[in-house]
Amino acid sequence: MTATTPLQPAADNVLAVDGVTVRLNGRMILDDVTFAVPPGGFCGLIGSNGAGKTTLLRVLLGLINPGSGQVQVAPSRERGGVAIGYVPQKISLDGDLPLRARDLIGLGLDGQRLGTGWPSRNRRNAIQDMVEAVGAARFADNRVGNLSGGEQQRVMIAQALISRPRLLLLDEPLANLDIRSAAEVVDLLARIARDNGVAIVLSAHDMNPLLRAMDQVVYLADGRAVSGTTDEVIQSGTLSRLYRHDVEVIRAQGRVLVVSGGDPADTDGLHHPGRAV
Ligand SMILES: Nc1ncnc2c1ncn2[C@@H]1O[C@H](COP(=O)(O)OP(=O)(O)OP(=O)(O)O)[C@@H](O)[C@H]1O
Repeated sequence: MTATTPLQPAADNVLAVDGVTVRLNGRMILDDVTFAVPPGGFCGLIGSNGAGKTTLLRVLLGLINPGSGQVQVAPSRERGGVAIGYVPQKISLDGDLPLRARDLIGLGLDGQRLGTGWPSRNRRNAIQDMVEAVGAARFADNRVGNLSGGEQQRVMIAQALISRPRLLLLDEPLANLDIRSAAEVVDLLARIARDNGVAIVLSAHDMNPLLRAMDQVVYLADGRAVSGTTDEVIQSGTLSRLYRHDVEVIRAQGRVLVVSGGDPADTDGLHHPGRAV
């Protein structure tokens, strides 16, 4: 079955995933995953190491064909534009790279062409608008390799958004950020979703930094998924059925902890089992 096909114009969702199953080298990696994200939706793809988050993102990007099921992505708003913006995991930019932050953002305009585009007023304006939209004005002329992790994330988000995709996928963008930088990136993404109607799917192993913004969760464990609102999914009963053993959801001081019956291995190392928040 085709991995990505255009949505019917009447459909409301930017992304619709229906019964996606993936086997790699004979192993079930994703098992009947179904969810949909509307315009402006902020969807957290939550799961521990090896749960299948990156594999699912690769399916959404059309890089892996599911064995069964299908993915529908709304087409780009503009002719020749891109439907999906993507911020990959583990960006590391060499300090010697002779590229300013604004140059890297501009490369996002050239994704469909070979080589960089010619400088033009439109191009410069588009880059400057994006620099301001992600709060990167202070460091836009710095070498990218000299930026902090949080600053680099802003630049990569700007690069992914400059071609105005309707769907933005981010693979563990908070992994190397401190609490404050993570909160700033999450607030930025929430604003982009709200103001521009961009649908966001963001993978993370810790849901806590996302609680302030995400309106939808796809929770993965061993390739199986439950999806719904945060309140629907992050519940002891729902997650116990997903994990196929008893887990408890504890809420304390605005944070969520998913705890298994004492053996840390039972939770796949998730959310520091048994430890106080
Ligand atoms: N080509 C492959 N062949 C067999 N197994 C694979 C292949 N690619 C990935 N896997 C397995 O699929 C599972 C899911 O991997 P994936 O990278 O999607 O997890 P993840 O949730 O993104 O994990 P992490 O948080 O560690 O990045 C892992 O157990 C991984 O070893």
